[in-house]
Amino acid sequence: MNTSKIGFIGGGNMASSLINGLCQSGHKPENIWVSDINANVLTTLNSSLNVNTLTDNIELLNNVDVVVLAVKPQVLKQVALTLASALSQKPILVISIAAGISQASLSHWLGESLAIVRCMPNTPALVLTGATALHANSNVTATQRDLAENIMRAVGIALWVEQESALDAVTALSGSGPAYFFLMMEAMENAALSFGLSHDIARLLIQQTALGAAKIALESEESPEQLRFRVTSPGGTTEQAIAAFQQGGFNELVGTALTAAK
Ligand SMILES: NC(=O)C1=CN([C@@H]2O[C@H](COP(=O)(O)OP(=O)(O)OC[C@H]3O[C@@H](n4cnc5c(N)ncnc54)[C@H](OP(=O)(O)O)[C@@H]3O)[C@@H](O)[C@H]2O)C=CC1
Ligand SMILES: O=C(O)[C@@H]1CCC=N1
Repeated sequence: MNTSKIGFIGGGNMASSLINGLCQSGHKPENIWVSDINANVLTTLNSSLNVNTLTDNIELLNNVDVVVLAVKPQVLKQVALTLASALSQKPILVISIAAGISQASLSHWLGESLAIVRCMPNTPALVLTGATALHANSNVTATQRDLAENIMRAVGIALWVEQESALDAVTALSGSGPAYFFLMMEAMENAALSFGLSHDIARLLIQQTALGAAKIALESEESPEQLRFRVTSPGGTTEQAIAAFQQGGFNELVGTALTAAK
């Protein structure tokens, strides 16, 4: 069990998914610290999980062994600049989960000699099914790599990428990816309602189908294409749907969407 004291600056959607996941995986709430400017966020985290909460980001640094920067990319520069002096006194590992903010910018704002891990998690961390890619700068020690990896591995799978640029692709793929599947579920639900199925029945069937498809894809040796063929009886119903998707440019649309995210 990881006994490190972990701090989160920003306790919003992604951080709360990670914090919930860490607590479920056995990380002690008294070893988790969260600071946020939003009092409601802190109240919710404190009352539901009993983690330590505070509004002062510098005070948070004084209490922890590793800090996760979990504010929006748009405010990260401003937040990072206010942390630099305290981090020069106490140079702990910094983990940034911010999309699109480079190692170079983070080092420039926080301190060039600081150990920084950039990573891209996703919200299924909430249910211990997260997918995270990590990238370390050259100041990160082997022990710090293990620390970052253990935090992310506690809430799902974690893998290292050697090229920092891969994180942009990962962001478009698994960082944003849960939303793509939810969009698909929304669209399927709307179609099901138009067929006259009840909301409850439609939603449950879609959820179980998504879970089943993901489980088969994970457990099978076959490619998604081969698995698709197993559902698509020649001359059958699925073939009609797949043809409609393809005529609508589904594959190209997915490529365009992921490129937009990247
Ligand atoms: N959501 C996701 O699925 C994923 C998000 N990420 C990354 O995670 C980061 C956070 O995203 P997300 O959780 O969605 O965003 P949220 O807006 O939900 O969370 C950010 C939190 O930080 C708070 N905050 C703003 N300024 C400060 C400050 N100066 N000090 C402390 N807290 C502050 C915000 O308060 P307020 O709302 O009042 O501004 C908010 O509660 C982003 O950088 C994003 O790129 C990465 C992977 C997936
Ligand atoms: O939408 C975003 O910018 C963040 C990063 C990946 C998922 N959510």
